[in-house]
Amino acid sequence: MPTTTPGLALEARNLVKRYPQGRRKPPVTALDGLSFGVEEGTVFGLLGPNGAGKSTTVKILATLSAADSGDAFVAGFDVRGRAADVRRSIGFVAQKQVSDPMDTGLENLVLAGQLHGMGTRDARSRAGDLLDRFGLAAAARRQVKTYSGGMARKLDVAIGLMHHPAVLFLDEPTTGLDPEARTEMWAEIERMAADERTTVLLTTHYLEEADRLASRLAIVANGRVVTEGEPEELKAALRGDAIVLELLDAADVDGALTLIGRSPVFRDVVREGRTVRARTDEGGQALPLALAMLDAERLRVASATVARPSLDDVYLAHTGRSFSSAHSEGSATDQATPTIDGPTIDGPATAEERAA
Ligand SMILES: Nc1ncnc2c1ncn2[C@@H]1O[C@H](COP(=O)(O)OP(=O)(O)OP(=O)(O)O)[C@@H](O)[C@H]1O
Repeated sequence: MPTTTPGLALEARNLVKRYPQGRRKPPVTALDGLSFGVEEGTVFGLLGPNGAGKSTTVKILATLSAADSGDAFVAGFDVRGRAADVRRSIGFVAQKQVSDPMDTGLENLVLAGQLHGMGTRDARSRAGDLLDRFGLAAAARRQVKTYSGGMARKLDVAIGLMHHPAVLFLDEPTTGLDPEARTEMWAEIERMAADERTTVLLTTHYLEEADRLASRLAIVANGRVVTEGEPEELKAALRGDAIVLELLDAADVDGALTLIGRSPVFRDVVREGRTVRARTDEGGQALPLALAMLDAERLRVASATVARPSLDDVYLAHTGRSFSSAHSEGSATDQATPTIDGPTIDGPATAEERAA
């Protein structure tokens, strides 16, 4: 019998999952040997383009789906043989609101506790603690339909925590919230993870969120983990700086892309709308060179910046596309940027395409 690695609250080992697509089509490979481990009491971020396999991974870990092969453990339990124990050990905060809008916040929490087998007294006491913790005490006896988006989202997280789960799955906890509510939610999640020693698996469409909350993160592409580490470590592993050149005229962007891409000084050269991004060893020296090259071809620049590597650069280096372009609108496949000398991932952008 396989066993989990000591000290890990979540572990995925070589997970493979294929979805059948009917008789004439080959199956979609959603997970292609995906592995990662999450230490107890930490926040771990799972990032990746649409269709990379994040939801499939979370579903397998939460026992909502079974892998074709590989092993997965949650709170020390094998998801295959100990599904009931896994379910007792986890809280799951999905993107969709789970609270009943016609009930009060308190009623929602108490019901969630009772569903997990808590007695009414315990459930009320725990609900009171969580309402305090999430700044919802004053609204405890109001129907949830009167809550703001941020308040309703906090209540959802509190519902997921009612039964003191060892592991909390947070699927895009701040999507749809305004910046203020988002910042507030981040503070609550940080505090919650520290106070309760809850292990959190966070999937998010906001790099800033992963950067702020996750002590480690994994970037998933084509059903595999393509890189994993602490955000700062991942950034430091990228040599050099990023330069970003915004062209005055959209018609000049292709020319600039070719010019910069041809120079050995620059690498990972990509187009993003009206801008060209590239990596280079010494940004301060390379930027004047890039400007001189563009000027010689009469390609006019509206703005030019040098920046230390960001998490977006890490994402770009490992997936061949920038996070913002992959997540701004529609699917990542639609948003893929042409890359010169850049991508580290071979083949099509999604498992779906690969199987096609
Ligand atoms: N039930 C299903 N039947 C067929 N294919 C599926 C099913 N669920 C997922 N897939 C496919 O498996 C691949 C991985 O999907 P998954 O939802 O895990 O990705 P994701 O990283 O969570 O994407 P997103 O960010 O869009 O939620 C995709 O190609 C997807 O189309």
